[in-house]
Amino acid sequence: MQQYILAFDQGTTSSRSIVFDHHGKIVGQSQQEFRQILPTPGHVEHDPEDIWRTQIETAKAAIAAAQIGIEQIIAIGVTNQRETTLLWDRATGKPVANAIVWQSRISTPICHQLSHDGHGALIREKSGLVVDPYFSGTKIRYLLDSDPALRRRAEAGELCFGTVDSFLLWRLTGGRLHVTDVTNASRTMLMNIHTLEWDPELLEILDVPAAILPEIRSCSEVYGMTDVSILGRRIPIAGIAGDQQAATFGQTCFDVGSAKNTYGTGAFMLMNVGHQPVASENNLLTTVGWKVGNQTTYCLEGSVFVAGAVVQWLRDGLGVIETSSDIEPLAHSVPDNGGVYFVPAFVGLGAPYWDPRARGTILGLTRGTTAGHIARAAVESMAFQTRDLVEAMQRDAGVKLAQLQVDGGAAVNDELMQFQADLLGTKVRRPQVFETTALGAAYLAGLAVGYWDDFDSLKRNWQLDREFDASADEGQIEKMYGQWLRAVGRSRDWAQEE
Ligand SMILES: Nc1ncnc2c1ncn2[C@@H]1O[C@H](COP(=O)(O)OP(=O)(O)O)[C@@H](O)[C@H]1O
Ligand SMILES: O=P(O)(O)OC[C@H](O)CO
Repeated sequence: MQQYILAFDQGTTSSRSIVFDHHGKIVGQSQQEFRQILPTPGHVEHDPEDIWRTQIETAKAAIAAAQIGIEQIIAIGVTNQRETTLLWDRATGKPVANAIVWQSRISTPICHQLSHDGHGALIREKSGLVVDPYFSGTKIRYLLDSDPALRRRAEAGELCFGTVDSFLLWRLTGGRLHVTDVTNASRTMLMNIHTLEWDPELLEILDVPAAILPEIRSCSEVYGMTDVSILGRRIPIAGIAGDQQAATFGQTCFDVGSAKNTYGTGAFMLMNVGHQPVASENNLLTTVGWKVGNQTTYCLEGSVFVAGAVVQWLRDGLGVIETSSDIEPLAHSVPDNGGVYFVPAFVGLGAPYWDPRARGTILGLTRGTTAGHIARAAVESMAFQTRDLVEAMQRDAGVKLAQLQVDGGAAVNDELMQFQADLLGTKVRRPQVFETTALGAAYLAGLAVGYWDDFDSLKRNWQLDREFDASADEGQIEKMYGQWLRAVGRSRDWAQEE
């Protein structure tokens, strides 16, 4: 009987499930978009029941698409949008609020207070993160501060906090497991990245009761079995990682200095820095890459909040395109950006600027500007933001990046990939399977149950789809990058606090 691994990839805009074979090839998959709840500008929520329903429906559909029996799935790996914060009732498993999504700026005032009180340096040293509403800690604090009854219940141990992985594991095991993994925990601002444990001092600064926290585990071990009611059979859940770490693992960035960039809703570049945390001097994050067995690998990360989401905005907000892929002919309808620069700081700017008050800005409009120029500027913004990250990462690492491995929904766009190579002066390499997030979760689960033996066998699965080489005029490219930096300057410090 052929055996397979099932990966759950619970992303920001959609839930996916993918069945992988031993070569890391996709044999069945399913995806469902779900509702984005936007109560006020800069605030983004998800209904946890939407997350759960779409994940389970896609799991069943992926198994059906693979035309296999459930008994052929030997393990499940889970990967997820990170930082998104859920609170649920320990007795009933019912969420007590909507999930606060990583993009939400709702806890900006709490962050200002933390910085004002001088906690920034300690938070950076212990958690590897900068003070920004992006991370879970201030989102939990926001929820508990907004309702005294919730805080009382949290302190009494009646509530569970979790990132999406914890919530899925809780539900998958019928409420028997309250766990997370080191990568997701490293994005909460509550875990000490040196000890890999919840840090009492960080909990105190953020006023988060320890009673709500899950147990922190490695990324590759059998955590427990799915309840038989979920998929009709008990299946070991054997891998967990936040989606960007999972993609780094799926890209087999196992060597120090290797890096990947994922172009999804946001863009996230991670570089393997080895088995000790490296502090960034250029406004990047230090994060846990993965822990397999007793060995922990760390990464430097640059997080961009809006990448592919700028295309979604052109589709759903402006209505100038019907489907995401329509951006390609529209951007191609003009020979260049016509002097238009688009900084998609819809929810502020992440790395390396960390400016929650920045807002989306389109500059350089003239009477000759067309929708094509704006579309082109939108596509280019993904590459410019990535260059900002690469500049910071190269300064931190002290070496030029040899190549960049890419993946994520927007990496299908060949013109974007070519422009990226031109802008970096570095080879951009796209693998055949660029569902690397799900693949990474499958690898972590498969390693735990002996489906794959070691990292080398995973490396052999990586196959090139296409390589993009820099070919544009360097002087022209540098001029454009200079304009981009000026445009970023104009977008900053715009939003006024309510
Ligand atoms: N041809 C394309 N060119 C540019 N962006 C695209 C294209 N097709 C899809 N996208 C963008 O890719 C993103 C989806 O990527 P995906 O990796 O599925 O995201 P996530 O996991 O964050 O939900 C969307 O934001 C979409 O707008
Ligand atoms: O859902 P994605 O792929 O946009 O990833 C979201 C990140 O994990 C946020 O940190």
